[in-house]
Amino acid sequence: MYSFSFTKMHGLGNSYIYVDLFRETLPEDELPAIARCVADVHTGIGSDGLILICPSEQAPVKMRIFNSDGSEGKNCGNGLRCVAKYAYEHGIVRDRSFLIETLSGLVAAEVAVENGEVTSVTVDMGKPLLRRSAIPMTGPEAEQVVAESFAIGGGEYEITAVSMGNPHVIFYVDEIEKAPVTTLGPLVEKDPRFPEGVNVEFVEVVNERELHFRVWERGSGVTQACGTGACAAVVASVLNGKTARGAETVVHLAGGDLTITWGHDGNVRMTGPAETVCTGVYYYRGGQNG
Ligand SMILES: N[C@@H](CCC[C@H](N)C(=O)O)C(=O)O
Repeated sequence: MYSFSFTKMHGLGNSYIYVDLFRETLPEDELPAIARCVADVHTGIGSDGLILICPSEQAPVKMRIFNSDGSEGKNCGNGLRCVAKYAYEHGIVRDRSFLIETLSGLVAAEVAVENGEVTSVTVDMGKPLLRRSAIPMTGPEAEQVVAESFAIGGGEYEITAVSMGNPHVIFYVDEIEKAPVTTLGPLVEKDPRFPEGVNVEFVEVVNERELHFRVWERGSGVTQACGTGACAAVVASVLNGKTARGAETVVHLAGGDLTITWGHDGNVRMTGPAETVCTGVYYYRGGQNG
């Protein structure tokens, strides 16, 4: 058994246990088991997974994210805002604008500060990847997956696929409350046409500037919010002619709102809150906790 300090944070209810690897050390081969244990609401702390705040050779700070099933993701929009808040408030960075390294590359974060506390964060999430092979999704190379027909579970749907450094597939629905999140979500997540799995998003278009959004996350299931998913939904909505490129779009998620723009420069920018819930010490019993 060993113990480590943690901070629980959330972005719009998408919560993770954050461990500061500037101060703590965790064994690499046990990270998936630690993620599963801390995420367990009954025998752990309760979260959508684990996020490590790490030293980096390319930026002042690096983020690694593990879903609640222990799988490692390559990017996390809500996590990036929380890492930015943590890094600024704990003196890892002194400037309000700084880079964060992720497994899918470097992103630029800018924090808004009131009385020393970070109240919201804007992250330049970079350019979405749209080629089928970059999602990745099986099928003919060099094509984008926009309003493509997709048969699954006895139904026929239209999908649009976008990578924000991690894979997303978007289904449009007429009424967000009736979206088949818990039935279609897990089926699509594990469908072999997505060889690395996929985050599954359901979107109702309110108007040219507003979307309703619900998500089934790869490796975590239903969550209150998914930042990269909301960015992917905005990109998909431009590609489908439902919203305008270069305009701010408000995405209404179960946990609150994000403001997202797919700029004419090709980059997607996301602004939203980041909150600290609590800090504590976790006693890890070698995978026996959860
Ligand atoms: N909640 C995140 C995304 C977390 C990773 C995702 N489940 C994956 O495996 O790609 C977000 O806010 O973007």
